[in-house]
Amino acid sequence: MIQPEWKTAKEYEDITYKKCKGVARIAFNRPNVRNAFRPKTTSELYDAFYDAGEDVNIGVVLLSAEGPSSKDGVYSFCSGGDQKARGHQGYVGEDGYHRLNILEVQRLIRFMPKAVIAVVPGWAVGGGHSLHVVCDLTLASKEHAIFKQTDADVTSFDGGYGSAYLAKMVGQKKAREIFFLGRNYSAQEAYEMGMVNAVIPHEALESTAYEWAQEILAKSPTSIKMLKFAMNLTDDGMVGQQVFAGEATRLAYMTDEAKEGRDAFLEKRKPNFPKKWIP
Ligand SMILES: CC(C)(COP(=O)(O)OP(=O)(O)OC[C@H]1O[C@@H](n2cnc3c(N)ncnc32)[C@H](O)[C@@H]1OP(=O)(O)O)[C@@H](O)C(=O)NCCC(=O)NCCSC(=O)c1cc(O)c2ccccc2c1O
Repeated sequence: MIQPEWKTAKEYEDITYKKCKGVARIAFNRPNVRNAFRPKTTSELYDAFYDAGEDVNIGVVLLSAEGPSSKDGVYSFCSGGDQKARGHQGYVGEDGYHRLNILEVQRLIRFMPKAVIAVVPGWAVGGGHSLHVVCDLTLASKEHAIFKQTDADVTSFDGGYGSAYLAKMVGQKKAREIFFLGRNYSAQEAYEMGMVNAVIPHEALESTAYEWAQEILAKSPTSIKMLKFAMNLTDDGMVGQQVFAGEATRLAYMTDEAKEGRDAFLEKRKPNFPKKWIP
């Protein structure tokens, strides 16, 4: 088992953020409330994910959780929005404004040009469940992971990736069962449904996630990025096309043809493109 030498990248209150050899680890750190997120948590997540996305030395991000709870020893990934921070229009931040900004975090995960792995050591519930769904891969603790959707218990509904994309993953009937009944599912059941990549003995969960990350890091960064965006494309409509096409434009910029187009403009002359219409 590899034991990565994590180095703290930035100190936060509600999350931890570490890096080691091309891997970033962002972890919920409110284990006594099952890692529920409040607006401060989502702002911190956004900040850390943005940093990991911008850091050219980072190729894979692990979204994990600290724990267990010091109150009862229970492990959790995330239990969704902190119901104590919930006002009439959303979750109330320190500035008094109501927010639903976990969706911005979801979009960062979805559109970042790097693989994001959900590392689920315990409860993945409500908005926490949706977060694992939006990650590229999910690894779950054999002994402690429990998947559950409570949105319909608390008058909430993640109508985007949390539900509609989940349905693409596990099938329409199963997704409706998950949301309409709100039952508990073990890591093995989640694996059999197709929403978990591997069920890992709890003790080896973090090191396995790091090993998976290292395997991905050995691949071509351009391939990983383009494959992620290609697989996103059909579900993300025009935004998916925009993200994929943006990267295609970047590749086009790297050609001699593009250099000639730019130089001709700057030199105020007609471009002399290499006349090769490669089939
Ligand atoms: C997660 C549980 C199933 C665990 O049950 P268990 O019996 O093990 O633990 P307890 O219930 O005793 O909890 C221990 C302790 O933690 C506190 N806690 C747990 N979850 C939360 C929470 N989400 N918010 C606040 N506090 C929480 C609990 O009160 C206990 O505290 P003590 O002081 O008593 O020790 C179970 O805890 C559970 O069902 N939790 C609630 C799950 C839930 O309903 N989450 C919200 C779903 S909605 C959501 O997440 C959401 C957020 C968004 O921002 C959205 C935005 C846009 C669209 C959709 C969104 C969305 O769906």
